[in-house]
This record gives sequence, structure tokens and C-alpha cells, in this order.
Amino acid sequence: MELSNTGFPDDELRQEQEFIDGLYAHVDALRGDTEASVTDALGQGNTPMQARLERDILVAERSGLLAALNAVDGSLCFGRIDFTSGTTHHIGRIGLRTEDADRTPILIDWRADVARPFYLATGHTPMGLRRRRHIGTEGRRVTDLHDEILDLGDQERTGHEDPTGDAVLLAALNSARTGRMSDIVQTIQAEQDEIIRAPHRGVLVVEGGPGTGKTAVALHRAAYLLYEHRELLAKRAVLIVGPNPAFLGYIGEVLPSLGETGVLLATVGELFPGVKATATDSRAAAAVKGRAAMADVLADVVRDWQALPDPVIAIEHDREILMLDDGLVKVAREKTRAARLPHNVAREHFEGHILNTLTDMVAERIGTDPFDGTNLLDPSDITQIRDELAENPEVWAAIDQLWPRLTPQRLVADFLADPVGYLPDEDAAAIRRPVSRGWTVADVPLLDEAAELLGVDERLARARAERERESQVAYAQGVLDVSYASRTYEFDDKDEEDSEVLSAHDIIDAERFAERQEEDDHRSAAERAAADRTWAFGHIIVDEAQELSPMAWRLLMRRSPTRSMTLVGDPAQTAEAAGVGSWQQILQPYVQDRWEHARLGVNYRTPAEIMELAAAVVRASDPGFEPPSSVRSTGVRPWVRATDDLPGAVAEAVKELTPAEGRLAVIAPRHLHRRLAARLDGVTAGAEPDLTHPVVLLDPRQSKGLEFDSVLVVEPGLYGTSDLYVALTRATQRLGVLHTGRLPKALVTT
Ligand SMILES: Nc1ncnc2c1ncn2[C@@H]1O[C@H](COP(=O)(O)OP(=O)(O)OP(=O)(O)O)[C@@H](O)[C@H]1O
Repeated sequence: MELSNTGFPDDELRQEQEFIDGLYAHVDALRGDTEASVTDALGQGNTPMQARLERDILVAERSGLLAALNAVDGSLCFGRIDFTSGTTHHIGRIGLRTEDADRTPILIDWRADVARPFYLATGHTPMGLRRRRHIGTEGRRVTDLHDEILDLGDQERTGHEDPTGDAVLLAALNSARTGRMSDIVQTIQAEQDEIIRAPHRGVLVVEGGPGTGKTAVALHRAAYLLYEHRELLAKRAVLIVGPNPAFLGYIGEVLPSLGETGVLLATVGELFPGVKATATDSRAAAAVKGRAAMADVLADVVRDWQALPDPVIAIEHDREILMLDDGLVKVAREKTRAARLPHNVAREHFEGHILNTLTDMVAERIGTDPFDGTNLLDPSDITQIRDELAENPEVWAAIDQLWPRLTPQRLVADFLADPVGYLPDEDAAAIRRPVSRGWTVADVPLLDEAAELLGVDERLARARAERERESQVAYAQGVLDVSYASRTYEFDDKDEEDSEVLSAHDIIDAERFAERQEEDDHRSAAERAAADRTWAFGHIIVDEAQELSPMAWRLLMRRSPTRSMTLVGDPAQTAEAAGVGSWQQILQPYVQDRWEHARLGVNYRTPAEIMELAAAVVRASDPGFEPPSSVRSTGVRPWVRATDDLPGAVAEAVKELTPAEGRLAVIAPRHLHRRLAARLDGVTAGAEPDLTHPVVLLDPRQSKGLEFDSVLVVEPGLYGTSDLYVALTRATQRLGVLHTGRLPKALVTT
């Protein structure tokens, strides 16, 4: 390319470079100012309460802005739209305005309405555009321009025309993978844009085959909603649920690259604060635990903890024996149950009924007139008897035995240790397990259900809060004492009475100081949400939604009382036996039929040659199956080879398939991993493998949602249809299949 004497091949490139230099100068100045204002605010010492609050809000806002500015540095601006009216807008990852009073936009946020023609305009429907330009950059340097002429009457040419209009998209799809998903903000397609900007309210189901951009669209939708409903969602946070931690790691950089951080990424196994799912269930156990019927089973388990004496409990009180028999307790239990409160909340009622029963017993014994049978005690005597009973530890031991306070963990652990009698024998045998082995992902919805059934005894929570407060006050007193002591030391050469310097001690007492400490909760909404089981999220996005069990849906719906959700999935890729069959079946109990459905039909990942093979696998059992159509073909056909020496052949194939740049995955059943890893130098494997490694060894389930330049599938005869379909659709460039044993019929014919 010939360079002009300015160092640029042409004026167009030079002008864009100048514009982008101007943007970065603006960003650098903004960053400098923001950093200075944060430092300044943090440096302010003792200020009145209101000023402190304002300061904290300012620091939080500015820190968010700084994080966004840092995140988009190097990829700030990627496009430009020229209208026939003469107006031009540059499009970027964030929006920027001039600092003067006019606040003129200089860079349009991709999420703004004005930016929409960048994604939607076509020659057929130009939306007022004359030209669309993609600006390629490396860091702050403009490297290339791609122009599409949308006004066919326009004769002006820039020398950067892209005749097909898909060069930028194809370059993105063909680029080497890094082990981390990247944003698609430069090349969002019209059908994807529609979904990203769909209204916030209600449930939206997005369905599409492998590689159709479901995950990418879901993440960009989160960014869009955070932009469009900033105030609400910054307070309530957005939750993104993914199938496993490796997948969350894979997608974890997309939202920060778009300048958004107010999002909680979690698996269902991470949604019960204080519990980490470390153990795994058999397929059968996960299926049983996931059934909707488990909600009723757990309700029965709770009722069975509300026990009756067998046949009596004897309580020694005031040197007499009080006999609490099953008839009396049954009455107290029925009255308590009639209140229809969660178990731990209802306990207060049960305590009251038992104390009343025992009080009646004592009153009858000591107060009955032997002549006419009337009771001689007055109300104050009765109150005294009741108070004395409430002081008796044996009474409380009886109540604890009959209506114990329970934690979700204890309830579920106890149930799993011995589920016989609650379920058919075969199901009970499948889930029976000592909890010393740790919690599993499928246990988490059970724990959440148990937490709902049990509720929280507010009296205990209040007592705990009071204890916490007292300890905070004691701590604050300690802090104040130290400050008081240091004041005496600092000013001891002066007459203390004359000192004009006020210390903390002069203006606040310990209680007030403790209150201030409490108000200083600097956690973001997402951080607070992560620690709170009862948090109501502003919006929930569920990826691989077809995998969730009915019990997991119950948990998620509790976190979304407004039912503002985006559910993304592909029924053909359902692996979990507990997964739900149809969207209608999932959603009916929560929103009836009030949900929207959208479909993505173009596969951006898998070349046509590979897709043909993958689709044949599904067609073997579902002849009418229609896969998404691939946006490109590479001319490279996938291969299938038989071998007698699997580790040797895998090692050879890895050499053959490893891309010069990019990533390769070997997908093999778990039981082969040790043997294969021994022959693969530097391979990474395990429960949470590092996906940025050049060669990764995965089992079929782990490969869900991920993608690699090349993929080697090992022993496909051992996979179920949906697992094999997932494994075969992970490659962006090349696919090889190796087998020793039986080959699925669909692969034999190739
Ligand atoms: N508009 C686009 N521009 C550039 N790349 C895109 C676009 N849409 C999708 N892609 C790319 O296609 C690949 C597949 O996208 P994604 O993982 O979101 O698909 P998916 O539907 O979730 O697939 P699967 O169901 O197989 O997990 C990703 O690399 C993504 O970046």
C-alpha cells in the first residue's frame, strides 16, 4: 500500500485517525478529572453525615465511570454512520459528550437509538443512511476501514468499499479463538439486534441451534438493559445464570469489555449463599432431585419434624410431674399449622400453645376448689404460672423435641441420609447419600425450597442483629476511646479546655458512630445480591436454559418476582435428564402463556461442512430435524478415523489439528482422560480447565457453550445424541473424530 507523506495511505484513514486521537484526548482528560475527584473525595476527613453520603455516592459513580473508561480503552470507537441529510455519527462502546454547556454528543453509545441504523440499515431499507463504515483499530491506531454504500444513487467512493458488506463479520468469525468469548458489538446482525433491544418486561425465550449467537445476544442484551434502565438495574442488579464455572469464566470478559460490571454471573449451584456445591450427583440422582414433586416431598419432611410424644413427655415442674401426651400436643400442632406459616416462623405459635396447655394443667392442679370444682386463681396467678413455666428448661427441651428449629442444611442433609418412605424405593436409593460427601448442584434448589418452607424466626434474627449491634457499639466505643486518648496526648501541652480542635468524641457517641459504620456498605448491588438468598433481581438471563430442572426453575422464579427474564437455549442440546421438555411446560406455572418467543436461525460458528456431519447425528433419531444454516463454509471437510491405539492416534491428531494460532479441544469421555493426558504434552484438564491454554481436554458436558478453532472428538459411540451434537458443533475451523469401538451410524456414511 502506498503511503502519503502524512504516513497514511489516504485522507479517509488520516481523518479517522485524527478523530479517534481527539476522542482519546477527551477520554484521557476525563479520566484525569475523574481520578482527581475520587482522590479528593476520599481525602476529605470528618464531614457531616449528609456530605459523607454524597461523597460516597460520588465515589461509587466515578469509580464506575473509571472502570468503564479503562475497560474500553483501545477499542473505544468502531463505526460511523453517514446520513443522506449530511449528519454523521461515530459509534462506540460508550457514549461521550463535549464538556461545554452544550454537551454535544461526540461518540454515540452503540445502545442508543441513534445507533440502530448501524446494525439494521440495508440497501433495501437504508433508514436514512448514505454509508455505513466499520473502523478497524489496533489499540488507538486506525488500521482499516470498510464502507458499505446504502444509498445506491450515491456516486462518491472512498476506496474502502466492501462490496459484499460482510468482510468484517467474516474476519471476526475466522479469527483465532483465545479461550475467552469476545463481544460482537461491531457486527451484531439484524435478527440479533431485535432480541437485544426487546422490551425489558416479561419473559423472552430465545431459541436457536448451536453457534447462532444465543450467548452473545444474551450478554449484549444485559448490557443494553443496563444502559436503558440504568437506575432500576443498578439498584436491583442483573443475574446471568450459566451451566458451569468454566463457561462463566469463558463469557466473563464480555460485559466488562462493554464497560458494564453490575452483573452477577452464577451457576444454579452458587445461588444459595454459604453453600458451595463440590460433590457430583449421578444422572439418576440429579433427575430425581430435580422433579417438581420434590417440593411436596420436602413439605412432608418438614411436617414430619413436627413430632408427637411417643406416647408422653414427662416434665418436672415445681416438684410435680406434668404429662404432655400426644392428644394435647396434636391439638397444639393443629392450631399452629392452621396459621399456615413457615415452620420456624410458626414455632412462636407452637410455644404459646404448649405453654398455655401446661399453664392450664398447673392451674387446674393447684387452683381447683375441692368443694365446687371452680378455679380460685386470678389472672395474675395464671400469668405467674405461665412465666415460671417459661423459665423451666425442661419445657423448652420438650418444645425443641416437638417443633425443633431447623436450618435448610439440616433438613436436607437429614432427608438425603434417609429418604426411604418419601419416594419410591428406586428413587430413594438413587439419592440416598451421607452429606459428609458435600453438596451437589442439584441439592441447591432443595436447600432453597427448604429455606422457603422453614422461613426465618424473626425473633432469633432480631436477637442476632441486636447482639451484632451491641458488639459494634462496643467496637465503636473502643475506637472513640483510642481517639480520645490520642487527643489528650497530642494536645497535652495545651490547656485542654481552650483547644478548638474537636475530636470524634466531642460530637458523637458510640451508638451514633456504630450507625455510621452500618451505613458504609460500599458493596455494589451485584455483590449484595450474591450474599442474599431473598434478593429480587431486576432482570435474570438464563443461558442453556433447557438444562434446568423444575426445582431449579422454582429457585430462579423466587429471585425474579417481576418475571423480567431472558431465557436462552436449544432443546436439541439438552443433556440433563432433569431438563424440562418444553418452554410452555417450564413457564406455564409462573406466567401461564404470557411469554414471547424469538428464534435465531444462522450459525456463525460452525462451517457448513462440519454442520452437515453434526446434523446427520440428530437426524438419525429425528428425521425432520432442521439445523441452523451456517454463514460460511471453509472447504475443509471433517474426518472420521478408526484406530487400535487410541492414545497414540490422539497424540498424532492433536499435532495435526493444533492451529498455528488459536485453541484446540480434545473432547473425550471422562474415563479416558488420564490415559490420553499422559500422551499429550502440556494439555490442561480437570473440573475447571484453563480454556486459554492451547490444548484442552474436556468431557462432552464440559464443552457445552464453548468453542475452539479445532476440535478432536474421541469415541463418539459412547455419547448420547445431544452430547455428541454439542461436541461436534464446537469448532470454528476443523474437526476430527477418532474411534476404536462402535461408531454412530450417521458418522459411518461419511
Ligand atoms: N453478529 C456476530 N458477529 C460476530 N460474531 C458472532 C456474531 N454472532 C455470533 N457470533 C459468534 O459466533 C459464535 C457462537 O456464538 P454463541 O456462543 O453466542 O452461540 P450459541 O448460540 O450460544 O451457541 P451454543 O448453543 O452452541 O453454545 C461466537 O464466537 C460468537 O462470538
